[in-house]
Amino acid sequence: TEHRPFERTKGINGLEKITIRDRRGRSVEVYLYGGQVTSWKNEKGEELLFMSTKAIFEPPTPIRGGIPVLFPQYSNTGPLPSHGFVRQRFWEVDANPPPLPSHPSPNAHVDLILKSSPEDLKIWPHKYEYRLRVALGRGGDLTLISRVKNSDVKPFNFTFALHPYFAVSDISEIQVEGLQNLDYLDQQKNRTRFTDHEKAITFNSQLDRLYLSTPNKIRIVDHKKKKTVVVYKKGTVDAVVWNPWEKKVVDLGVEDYRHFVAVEPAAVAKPITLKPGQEWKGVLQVCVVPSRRSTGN
Ligand SMILES: O=P(O)(O)OC[C@H]1O[C@H](O)[C@H](O)[C@@H](O)[C@@H]1O
Repeated sequence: TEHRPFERTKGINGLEKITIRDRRGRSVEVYLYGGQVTSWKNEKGEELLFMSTKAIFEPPTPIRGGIPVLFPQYSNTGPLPSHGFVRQRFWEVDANPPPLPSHPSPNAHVDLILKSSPEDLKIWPHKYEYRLRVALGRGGDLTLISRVKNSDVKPFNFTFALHPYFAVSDISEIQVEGLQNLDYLDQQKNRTRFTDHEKAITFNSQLDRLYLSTPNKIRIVDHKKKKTVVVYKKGTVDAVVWNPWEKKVVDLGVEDYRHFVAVEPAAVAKPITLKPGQEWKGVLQVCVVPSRRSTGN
């Protein structure tokens, strides 16, 4: 197999970004700021992720779009700033990542690493190493492999989510499938617990739910595009589904909410515990396929 090296260039406001491409012209961009994927294009050059028309590429503001990494705290579920701090840190390219035996080296990929800094240890006193592999698979799928290692002498807990903003034709034309009959915490109602009895999630106002103990596969069916985004996750039992609708978000254009949905692999209800030296691995794999005529299971 041919190994394709990544490109390292300056992106918006001079922030460094990595671009990986495969031989069919698909590409993925990752900013070192946040270790954040900001673009994923198919062989036709179509963008599959959403980026806010008002995104601010200026640290310490988090970038509104793509795939933010939320660690070591999801949302306001603990004492840290909301969604933790690694989306506001400068990651580095990891030239020598430990092998990933169950994921044979894809031809286009990059490995990033973030370690606890002395300043971060003041707000979260746990030494860790977060390794992130971003890869384009043979079928054009996008894979993010997260590995968090406890490099400290005492155990720690964390909560986590990857927050992909998936591009959709129109929020009114999509449905999210695979979460029926599950319990969720409604994040607009102080995380009150409900059971979802609908066949699929549709959107006609703000929605912010933390689904508990979900299957590994969730689908975003886009009726207008006739495409389905298949979200496959491993290592995280929960999933967040979010669209802000009319809610004011400063770095989001007024009509932007129409063009994305966030479906997030998450570990929130039961924080992940790591003993010294122990490592946790989480995988997010996404592909876009033509919608089937019947969208049932
Ligand atoms: O504005 P942010 O800090 O990036 O958070 C954006 C959103 O992230 C998640 O999807 C949460 O469930 C939402 O409650 C939150 O509004």
